[in-house]
Amino acid sequence: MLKREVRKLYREKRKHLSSSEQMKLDDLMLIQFQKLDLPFLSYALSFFPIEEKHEVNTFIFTAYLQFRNPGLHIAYPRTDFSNDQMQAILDKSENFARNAYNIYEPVSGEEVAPQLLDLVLVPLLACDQSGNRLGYGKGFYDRFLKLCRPDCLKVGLSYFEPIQVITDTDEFDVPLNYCITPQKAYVF
Ligand SMILES: Nc1nc2c(c(=O)[nH]1)N(C=O)[C@@H](CNc1ccc(C(=O)N[C@@H](CCC(=O)O)C(=O)O)cc1)CN2
Ligand SMILES: Nc1ncnc2c1ncn2[C@@H]1O[C@H](COP(=O)(O)OP(=O)(O)OP(=O)(O)O)[C@@H](O)[C@H]1O
Repeated sequence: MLKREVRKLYREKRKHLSSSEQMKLDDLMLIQFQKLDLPFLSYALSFFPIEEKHEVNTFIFTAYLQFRNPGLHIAYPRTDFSNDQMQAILDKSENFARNAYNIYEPVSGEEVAPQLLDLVLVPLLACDQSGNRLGYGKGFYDRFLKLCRPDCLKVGLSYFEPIQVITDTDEFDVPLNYCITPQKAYVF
């Protein structure tokens, strides 16, 4: 399928999830996430879920990661829509505000160099069976993940199972190492 078609379909699918369905799916995904055999982590990048877009509740995943990795530093993305670049900013809780796209982002704080990140929780609309992913189409994550170490673990979070194949991938697409769905922890 073409990215354009996948985006349309999965945006619709997500829109129709009720909040109680979402909570159930979040729990099932956490169970799958706990099956991953992850190394000790020092730095991880999460994201602040956009409620109206019915994104996955990342906080249950970061709570689990913090429990398993005492002292883990968690960062959140700060986007710059003038150049479609993104920075990882350490979570110091208070200084978050909604940006023009209604996403909670850190407004100030200490930047974490992308090379320090051991794991990135990647938002996505859908992924395919080879770990290719697709987001809102601005390439923020494609640009950012290129700056991370090759051994940085890229973990996609999706309420839906992978589609067979995204046909129009390009040289900028950075594939995932794992995708967590309510049914399975996919390893690519
Ligand atoms: N929670 C969360 N944070 C994230 C991302 C994400 O996918 N989820 N991003 C991942 O890249 C970055 C922000 N990326 C974005 C890229 C495009 C648009 C955008 O064009 N929004 C339009 C229409 C979106 C649509 O429904 O397709 C809008 O809100 O009007 C918004 C955010 C960084 N932070
Ligand atoms: N490093 C880069 N330099 C220039 N263009 C890039 C780069 N990375 C990605 N792009 C372009 O940005 C656009 C991203 O489209 P794509 O559909 O892959 O986004 P996406 O993966 O859905 O977005 P996101 O990464 O924000 O979730 C494409 O046109 C791609 O060619």
